[in-house]
Amino acid sequence: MDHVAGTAHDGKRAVRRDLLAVRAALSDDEVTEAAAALAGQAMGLPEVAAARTVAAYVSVGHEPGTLALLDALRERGVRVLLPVLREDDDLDWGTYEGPGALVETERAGRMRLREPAGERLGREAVLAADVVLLPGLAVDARGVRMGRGGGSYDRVLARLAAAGADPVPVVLLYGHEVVGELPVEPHDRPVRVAITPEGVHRFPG
Ligand SMILES: Nc1nc2c(c(=O)[nH]1)N(C=O)[C@@H](CNc1ccc(C(=O)N[C@@H](CCC(=O)O)C(=O)O)cc1)CN2
Ligand SMILES: Nc1ncnc2c1ncn2[C@@H]1O[C@H](COP(=O)(O)OP(=O)(O)OP(=O)(O)O)[C@@H](O)[C@H]1O
Repeated sequence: MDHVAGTAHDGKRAVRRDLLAVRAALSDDEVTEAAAALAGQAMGLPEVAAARTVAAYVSVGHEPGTLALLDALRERGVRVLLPVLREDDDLDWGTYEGPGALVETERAGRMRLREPAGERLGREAVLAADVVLLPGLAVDARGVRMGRGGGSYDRVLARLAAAGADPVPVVLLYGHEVVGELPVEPHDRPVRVAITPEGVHRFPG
């Protein structure tokens, strides 16, 4: 990564663009195979195996696929929470009731998301999670995570900390997205684990 010069905010934009270009170039087969491997790695994580409630999300496009993982969790009797993006970029939550209970949503200038169709549980629902699975574009050796820039998960992590909740934050990535050093801003909060199709990385945070 040679984009860490300049302000952290400008640095992030350049890194994001490069990372998204690599994802865009993945083949459909690569995306499908990675999703199956990711589900296996995630289900093998002790914190996930012990969890009763997991906050997750529905992958879209070339994100590391989560649908196989969502169904595996649900089959094991885990309560799975899914985010619903609010107008202010904060996150509300609903329960995963299976692939048939997801709706595709679209907001101006934003990628299409798949969100739970049922009851909204409120922003605080995430406080019940034992593990929070986060989307991201990269993570560095300190556990500093880069997202798409909405700041939604920065707010979730801040909310958890403010409430004294201590679920394990786990980012789901492709292997090449675990990097040496990312630009960091004061509101960024580190994750403790990254899962890729190839394996698990643990960070000091
Ligand atoms: N699958 C999935 N669900 C998710 C997220 C995610 O990253 N992936 N989120 C993660 O927070 C939340 C939604 N936040 C989002 C933030 C930005 C964009 C988005 O479309 N960003 C544009 C760039 C927009 C800009 O530059 O202003 C893009 O990525 O092309 C979408 C969702 C909750 N649900
Ligand atoms: N705790 C917070 N409360 C309110 N707004 C916040 C908070 N943390 C971050 N933000 C806002 O979110 C914006 C985007 O942050 P950043 O670029 O770090 O997003 P990101 O971590 O890449 O995205 P995401 O968390 O959605 O994956 C910040 O510029 C800031 O305005």
